[in-house]
Amino acid sequence: MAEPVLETQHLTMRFGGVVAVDNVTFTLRRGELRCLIGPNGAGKSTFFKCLTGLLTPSEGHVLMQGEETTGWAPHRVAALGVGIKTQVPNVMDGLSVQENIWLAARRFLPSTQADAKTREVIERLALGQIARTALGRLAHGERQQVELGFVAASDPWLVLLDEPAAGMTAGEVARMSEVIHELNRTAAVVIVEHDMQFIRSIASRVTVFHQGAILIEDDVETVMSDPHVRNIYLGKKA
Ligand SMILES: Nc1ncnc2c1ncn2[C@@H]1O[C@H](COP(=O)(O)OP(=O)(O)OP(=O)(O)O)[C@@H](O)[C@H]1O
Repeated sequence: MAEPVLETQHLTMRFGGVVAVDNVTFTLRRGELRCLIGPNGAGKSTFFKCLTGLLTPSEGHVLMQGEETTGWAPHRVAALGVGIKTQVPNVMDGLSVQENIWLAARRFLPSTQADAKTREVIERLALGQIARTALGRLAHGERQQVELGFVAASDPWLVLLDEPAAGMTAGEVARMSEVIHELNRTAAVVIVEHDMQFIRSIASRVTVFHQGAILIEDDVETVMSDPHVRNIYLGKKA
């Protein structure tokens, strides 16, 4: 079995009397692609924010490649080699996709290597057709793909994505799924997501949150057919 790249141990987050994340012990291994799902208020976003450093957990631990990162600020987590899509670096709507990806690469690399990295990211994520388009002129779905390009420019070994398919058309969702699979060739990936069509197209292992805890963790088809899961969550949406 591959080694863990991300772990939480007994992670708990309270807001006053509300226990948003309740004693969650979670493991993600090298090469994995994992979707976190669950009904509204299940604790997914709070759990995610404890991973990225936006929130400091009330109790418990976060470990990345075995190193304790509990309570680290987001920029420090990112500097470990973790790509977080919600953190978009100095995006400029008037500059092209290519120029913006170069700026993202330049944060980590000398300028000569940033040129090569930019070409590599455009090729990997198949962004060639929009490479010269100004970022501000892109459709919503294209822009989301480009934002994954910014993440890829830092060569992360772990990628954390919060609702990457939100507000997308069916075609955009399918394309986003391809882009994420490409990122997953070189990084373990965690995705918090609501869109069931997207989760099915990703076809990964799924962790279901319910009332702050992990209800079940299995492959997508097993999870979708679990009566308890259907009852609490999927009944209306699957
Ligand atoms: N900053 C906060 N202050 C107080 N309560 C909060 C805060 N953030 C989240 N909560 C509460 O914690 C619980 C978990 O919320 P969270 O947003 O993590 O759930 P979620 O699964 O991401 O839901 P959604 O799918 O609606 O985003 C909810 O009861 C929510 O009201």
